[in-house]
Amino acid sequence: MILTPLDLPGAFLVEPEPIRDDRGWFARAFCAETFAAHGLDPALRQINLSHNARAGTLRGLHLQRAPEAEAKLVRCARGRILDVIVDVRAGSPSFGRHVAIELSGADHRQVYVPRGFAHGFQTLEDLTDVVYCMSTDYAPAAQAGIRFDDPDLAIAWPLLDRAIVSDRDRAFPLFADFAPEPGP
Ligand SMILES: Cc1cn([C@H]2C[C@H](O)[C@@H](COP(=O)(O)OP(=O)(O)O[C@H]3O[C@@H](C)C(=O)[C@@H](O)[C@H]3O)O2)c(=O)[nH]c1=O
Repeated sequence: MILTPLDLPGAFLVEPEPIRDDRGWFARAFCAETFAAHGLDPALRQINLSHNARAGTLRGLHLQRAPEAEAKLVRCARGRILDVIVDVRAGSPSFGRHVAIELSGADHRQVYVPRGFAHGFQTLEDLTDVVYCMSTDYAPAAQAGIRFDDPDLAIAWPLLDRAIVSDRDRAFPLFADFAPEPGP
């Protein structure tokens, strides 16, 4: 697998390194040893599936607060998404900045989201499945979020005019009212 640092310190694009033959190809999607060697969290506690019926479905921006903070490895198994990560670590040089990356069932790319980042995505096609690995157990009391359409974050969601969003996500605070996570 090829790990390329993203513009936010600690975040990576993870691409497969296919070994091809007549049948197709083989590649690792996750490797604890490689992750640890590059300073990524190699823990794997849970794998989540997110099925999304309609294009425009927007989930986020979510995180689990410290000490239950979680790293995530996100991929799109079917369809297409815009995946967004936001650095919300107090004192981080990239505090409040985000990166948006398109992922698809065809490109097999993944985004590694470190602890202390908020995460969300919007589906760009109907019938889109997202699969993500979590480093930490689900802790409902530690769940937190930030408004997806926060004016300071200014995320350019591609289908904002037809966003399908849960009531919970619409009720999250603005970034200005959000208590940051511990620094890196
Ligand atoms: C995340 C999670 C949710 N649930 C339950 C809570 C709720 O009844 C139902 C749906 O949960 P949510 O509405 O929070 O699902 P969703 O809005 O898809 O939440 C996810 O969004 C993306 C962007 C992330 O980054 C994930 O970490 C996660 O926060 O599933 C679990 O039982 N275990 C879990 O690990």
